[in-house]
Amino acid sequence: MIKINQLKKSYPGFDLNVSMNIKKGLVTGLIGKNGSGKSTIYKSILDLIQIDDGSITILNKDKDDLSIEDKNKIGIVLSDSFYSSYLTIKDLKKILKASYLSFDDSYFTSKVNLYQLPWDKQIRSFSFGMKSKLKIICALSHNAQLLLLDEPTLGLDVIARDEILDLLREFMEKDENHTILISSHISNDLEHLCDYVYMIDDGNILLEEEMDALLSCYGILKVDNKQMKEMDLSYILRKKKEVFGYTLLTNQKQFYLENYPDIVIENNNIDEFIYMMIKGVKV
Ligand SMILES: Nc1ncnc2c1ncn2[C@@H]1O[C@H](COP(=O)(O)OP(=O)(O)OP(=O)(O)O)[C@@H](O)[C@H]1O
Repeated sequence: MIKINQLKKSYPGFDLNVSMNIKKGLVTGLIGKNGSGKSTIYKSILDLIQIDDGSITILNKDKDDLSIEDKNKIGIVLSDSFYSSYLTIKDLKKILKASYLSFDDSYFTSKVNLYQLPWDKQIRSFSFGMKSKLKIICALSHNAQLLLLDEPTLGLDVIARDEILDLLREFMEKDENHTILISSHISNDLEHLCDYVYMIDDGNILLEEEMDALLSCYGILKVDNKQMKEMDLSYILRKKKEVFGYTLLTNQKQFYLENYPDIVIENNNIDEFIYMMIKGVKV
């Protein structure tokens, strides 16, 4: 659905250099801490900034060759932009109707009513959560095939986050070709939604993996110095020195469970994997 080949973009003190393949029918997550380059990737895909090098194809076309019909197939949520905050939802609906050939009035109306968003108040008076829901509803209301969502759950409480994730699941269930690229620095959000994940740090992809493999095959091991000396490190991706010995990241948890029953393998989460990929040393 989207192929990013050797995309390069530099700002003073920051160099982005990534290749990604966003597959049709899947939810792909982009996880990275603040300033890691997530928004720069979205802006590059959407042609909002000039890239320094590389190529990006969307819907099998170069990003510069997309037609109006192609653009209609893309739903967008950007973290730092939206329609004018002086508009009401009533105004917004008129704009969306005029902008998108395939605007789905009844979907838009039903979701605005479901989330009890006021039709006649200016958007600037909305809470953060209300604005976030409205952004997603807009992105979903013109029968898009592809959703590009940059931090759509940023700053939301757990309930509002779940409501947004539900809307996204509903979108994926509607059509097997539906595709999402979603970024977040809260890996918990992505854990339950994504099929595939890219971890980015300081402008580079640190790790890409199927979510199932990440959850079932990756693990964090805690070993003392003696265990470290004696063990097979073939499947260790990163090590980090600790007071007690070492913390290790593996992508073959089962191997260590079977061969080293004495080693502690912690119940872990994706945040710890990211932490180890960033702070750990390659083995
Ligand atoms: N227009 C710009 N001019 C100069 N530097 C920029 C510009 N836009 C982004 N940067 C820098 O590029 C780096 C990556 O920024 P980017 O917004 O892509 O990160 P991010 O992962 O989306 O972060 P966040 O989660 O905080 O939104 C940062 O160091 C940022 O300061």
